[in-house]
Amino acid sequence: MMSVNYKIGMKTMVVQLVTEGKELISESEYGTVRQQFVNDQLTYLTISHRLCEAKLSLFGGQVLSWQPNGQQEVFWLSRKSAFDQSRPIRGGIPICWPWFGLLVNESSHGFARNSVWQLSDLKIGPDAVNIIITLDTTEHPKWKGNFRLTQTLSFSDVFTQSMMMENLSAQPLNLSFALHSYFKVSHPENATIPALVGSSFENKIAGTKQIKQLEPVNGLGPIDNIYYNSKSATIIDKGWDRAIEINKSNASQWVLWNPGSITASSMDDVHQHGEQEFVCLEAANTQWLSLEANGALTVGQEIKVYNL
Ligand SMILES: O=P(O)(O)OC[C@H]1O[C@H](O)[C@H](O)[C@@H](O)[C@@H]1O
Repeated sequence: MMSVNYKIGMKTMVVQLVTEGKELISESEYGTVRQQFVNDQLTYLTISHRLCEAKLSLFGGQVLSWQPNGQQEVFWLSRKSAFDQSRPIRGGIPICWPWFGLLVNESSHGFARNSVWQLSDLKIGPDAVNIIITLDTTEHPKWKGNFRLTQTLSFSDVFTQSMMMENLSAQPLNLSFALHSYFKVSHPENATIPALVGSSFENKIAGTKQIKQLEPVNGLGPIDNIYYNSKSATIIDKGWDRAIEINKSNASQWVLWNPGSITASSMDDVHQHGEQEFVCLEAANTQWLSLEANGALTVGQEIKVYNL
């Protein structure tokens, strides 16, 4: 039987990797965190708390699910996603870091979503399950300089995610990023985002820049827009009479993406008609930033859902 070491605070826990079922990692009177075996390449943490249920994959450092009590699931996850570490998981909140989009000869959206993160801290309290996971980079062949990402997650009736990047090198580091959230909706056409009206944006599909969003906008694909807007946004889902409010910090853009049915049918990790079930609204900074030597930067988002 294989085992993995989980470093939780000062303690290192040895957890047996089981070939089926779930292994208990931590429990309190308020909830449990278990390691769930998906296959021999992937396990994830399942969180069960008096206020919510959630799932977190250490591969990608990726939240896959969060369902506050009394609500439907908040994040979409593709049933055809590769769950074998060969490629990023399609759904939840992929971490696009340390770059957003395509770099010549490099994979799309950086390497954080393809990397295995370490569990650094886990607490089950009366109000939330709080988890810290980290990713320390070694010299990447095409990336200058080391950095550490510390992702602090709080699962409760509200979800919060904070990402701190520390530049561990003696030179400035460039970065761009997105918290690429796939929000589950009744249908992308029903999901409007009033906060984007009035913003200027770039349409990546048409290749046009500096357009002003004058009309109400929804998530119906194909759509791939970068909005220059640093404020909070709410997805109003008229089909489910539900609002998803996202309060972001230190992210100067929103990326709104849905592939639409033609592109989605050519994507082998999107289940049939899956694109009709989500809207990606990404707290992002798609332009290069420079992080000074030994400097740190923190970005984040807080997500609440409520009935309309
Ligand atoms: O297929 P992926 O690499 O996960 O990228 C999915 C999408 O992510 C973002 O939203 C980009 O703006 C899109 O251009 C891209 O197609």
